[in-house]
Amino acid sequence: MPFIRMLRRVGQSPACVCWTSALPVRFLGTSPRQIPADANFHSASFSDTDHPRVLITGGLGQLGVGLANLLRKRFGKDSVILSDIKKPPDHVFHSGPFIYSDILDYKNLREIVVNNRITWLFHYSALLSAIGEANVSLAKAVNITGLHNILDVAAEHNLRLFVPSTIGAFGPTSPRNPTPDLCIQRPRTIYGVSKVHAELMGEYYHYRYGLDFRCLRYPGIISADSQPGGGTTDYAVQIFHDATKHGKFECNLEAHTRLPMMYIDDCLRATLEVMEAPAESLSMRTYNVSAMSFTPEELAQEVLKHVPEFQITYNVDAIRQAIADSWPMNFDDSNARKDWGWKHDFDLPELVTTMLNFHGSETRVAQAN
Ligand SMILES: NC(=O)C1=CN([C@@H]2O[C@H](COP(=O)(O)OP(=O)(O)OC[C@H]3O[C@@H](n4cnc5c(N)ncnc54)[C@H](O)[C@@H]3O)[C@@H](O)[C@H]2O)C=CC1
Ligand SMILES: CC(=O)[C@H](N)C(=O)O
Repeated sequence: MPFIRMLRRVGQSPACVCWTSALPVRFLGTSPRQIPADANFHSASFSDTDHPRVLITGGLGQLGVGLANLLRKRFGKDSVILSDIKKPPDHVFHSGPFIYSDILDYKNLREIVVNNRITWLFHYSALLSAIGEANVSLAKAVNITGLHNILDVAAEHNLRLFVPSTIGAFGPTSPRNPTPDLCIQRPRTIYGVSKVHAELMGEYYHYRYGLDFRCLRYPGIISADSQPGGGTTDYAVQIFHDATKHGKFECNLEAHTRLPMMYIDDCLRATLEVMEAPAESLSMRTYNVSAMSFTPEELAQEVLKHVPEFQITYNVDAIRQAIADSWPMNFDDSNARKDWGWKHDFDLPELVTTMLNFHGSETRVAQAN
């Protein structure tokens, strides 16, 4: 009986049992795209947690390749498929399975999930804050329509779904110092609006269809070997390239703009940890995660300790500055720490040492060749 299975799945988490089991049965007989719940046979007999088969969308951006590397170490190279609409560089193509996937093409998504018996989906495709403001209609398509496709395919095939949200899901009327998990969210970018939508839709699908939706609100993520994709926090990545190559950096945010930030290793570990957390430990489905918080001036001071000739100048981008001024200054992630044991490893000094070591050794290699 399809709806009996649906009720059982819906009952996975204590938080959603009461609400959904009170629904009339006719609401529970079909999944979001009118596929009978029996269609979930693709993944029903496999152990999702012990040995997931993973798909990462938007995997060629700043974060996806690092996530694939981490997950491949844990679950095996062939268990993790990276996908994007861009052509992968050689080293990525040869490091494990890669597939073309446009999240706006629902049939293509479904085919990939079915043919590869995917059980976990990490949905990284998005247009970030600054680039989203420059192209609102594409941001609406990718971040909102694309998300709808992802939610439907995940619900139909009983996937565990991770969707990242962001500090950008808050706005000028949110408390900014600190910003708790639950507070006013009225962002003023299409990026932020689409991420609040993703949080709410994911939680709705969790309560309505039993979707195992998990979401972290990331701070600005800082990585050494991948480029940021057009965000407001990009300066905190670029500064390390410029400090090691040129000894100077022109910053597009004001000196005193404080934003929450995180080193990529912490971000990816948090992502894996929340995906592996037992469902009963999750009192919420969307968590803030945090590590450090700094201003461009404070970051420059830390860089100066290692690169004594380093100089920072400011040429403020009005759009990015307005966005940054509406975002959290400090993120309260106490619920993540309490519920599933989140703990960051990198504070500002470790971040700066790690980034400069990486770029310094790259520059030395380039000079030697
Ligand atoms: N990097 C950061 O500081 C933060 C990132 N996040 C979130 O993490 C996720 C990953 O972020 P990044 O890797 O930095 O993003 P990114 O902008 O570097 O990469 C996004 C990827 O999505 C792909 N994409 C665009 N349209 C697509 C489509 N139609 N179908 C499939 N793929 C498509 C792009 O080709 C690109 O490779 C995003 O959802 C982002 O919102 C959240 C907070 C901070
Ligand atoms: C914090 C983010 O979501 C991203 N890095 C951006 O600046 O848009």
